[in-house]
Amino acid sequence: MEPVSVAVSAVLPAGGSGERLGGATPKQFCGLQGRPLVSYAVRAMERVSWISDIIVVVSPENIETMKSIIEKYGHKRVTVVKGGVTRHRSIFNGLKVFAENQSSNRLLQKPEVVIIHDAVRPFVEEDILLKVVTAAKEHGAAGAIRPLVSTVIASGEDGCLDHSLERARYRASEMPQAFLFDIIYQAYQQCTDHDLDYGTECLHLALKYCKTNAKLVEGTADLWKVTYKRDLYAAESIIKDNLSQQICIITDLKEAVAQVGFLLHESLKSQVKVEAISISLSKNDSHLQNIFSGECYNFLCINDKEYATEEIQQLVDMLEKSNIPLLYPIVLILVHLSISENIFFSIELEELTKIKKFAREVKKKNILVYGLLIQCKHW
Ligand SMILES: Nc1ccn([C@@H]2O[C@H](COP(=O)(O)OP(=O)(O)OP(=O)(O)O)[C@@H](O)[C@H]2O)c(=O)n1
Ligand SMILES: O=C(CO)[C@H](O)[C@H](O)COP(=O)(O)O
Repeated sequence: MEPVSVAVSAVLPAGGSGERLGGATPKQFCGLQGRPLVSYAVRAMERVSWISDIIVVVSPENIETMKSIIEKYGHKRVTVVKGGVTRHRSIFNGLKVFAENQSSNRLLQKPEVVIIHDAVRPFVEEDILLKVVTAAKEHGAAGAIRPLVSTVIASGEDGCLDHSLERARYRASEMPQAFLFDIIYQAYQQCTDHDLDYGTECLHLALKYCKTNAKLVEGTADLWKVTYKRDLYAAESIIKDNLSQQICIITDLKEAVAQVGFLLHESLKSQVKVEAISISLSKNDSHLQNIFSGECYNFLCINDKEYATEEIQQLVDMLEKSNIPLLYPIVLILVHLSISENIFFSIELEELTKIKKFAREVKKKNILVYGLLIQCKHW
């Protein structure tokens, strides 16, 4: 992906009460696979290296909750800001922190481009963020759109149809949106109370107060906003589906083993998201920690060592120490390569019995261990 040449930061409004979803917990703090919804959106932003600061705006009573989420999930580059009574007021509070540099704990630079993204839209990818940022740099404002699924109609005072819009000409405005910071900030400064209390569209503010016609960028279907209870179930299904679509291949530093890892990576990458790493498990590897916190649940661990149980035990220990919620089964496939001219496997029968016993034990923790022995006679 092309590097971004401007300073970019993001504001995530997360200060709502989730009335339409119902329940005591505002939707952004509802757990999906054990992790709060807001944490998915923060993580999506955090994974993008060219986003400098992430402002999460929450209601005053949820500031401590948000801070503990940041701590628990190890979020970086995040500042928590007090929200307002409406979404626009919350976003304005988030922007003010950059403009007035009023954050008490960190020095925040005013970005050239600011992304605004609802904290309840967890599936935002780098690709669409890059598109809206690039378009905002050129046009002053940009936002993701989707085709309408229903026709928009207006009712008259008598409750009967007044008129109907031609669906093909209209789009649903989604998020993310991006703006030249000065444009959106000036727009918010000029807003009336009516705008701040009843408005629902940031792009409209840029048009109304700064005469900026936003560029509209076609977004993907999973940018939708979690609004009703059914959306939580849909989001959870997507998360589960994504989890089953990624695998991490771990090899040690030995060339022959790393080579097998590389070949596997090449053959699997068209079907699933594969991360292949070559490390020494005895060291506390930060790359592996990052993969754990990215919530990868499938691991293929290749080695040619005689004592494979130690290796797998180290991996399980590291997994347990990480914050990955073990609500979803972790699959660990241990591939033992026997690279010798000898027809016998280098792994001993006793070691295999140990692995089986170990697999039975960790199954209780929702970690499924499988073993595969491969004899490579003519390496
Ligand atoms: N005072 C508010 C209201 C909303 N939001 C945020 O704006 C985003 C989109 O708003 P919406 O889906 O309307 O959230 P809620 O206001 O919480 O939902 P509802 O309208 O059903 O109460 C959410 O991330 C929400 O937390 C905010 O930061 N501050
Ligand atoms: O789609 C959007 C921007 O265009 C916003 O997410 C939407 O307007 C939020 O509005 P509401 O708080 O009324 O759900």
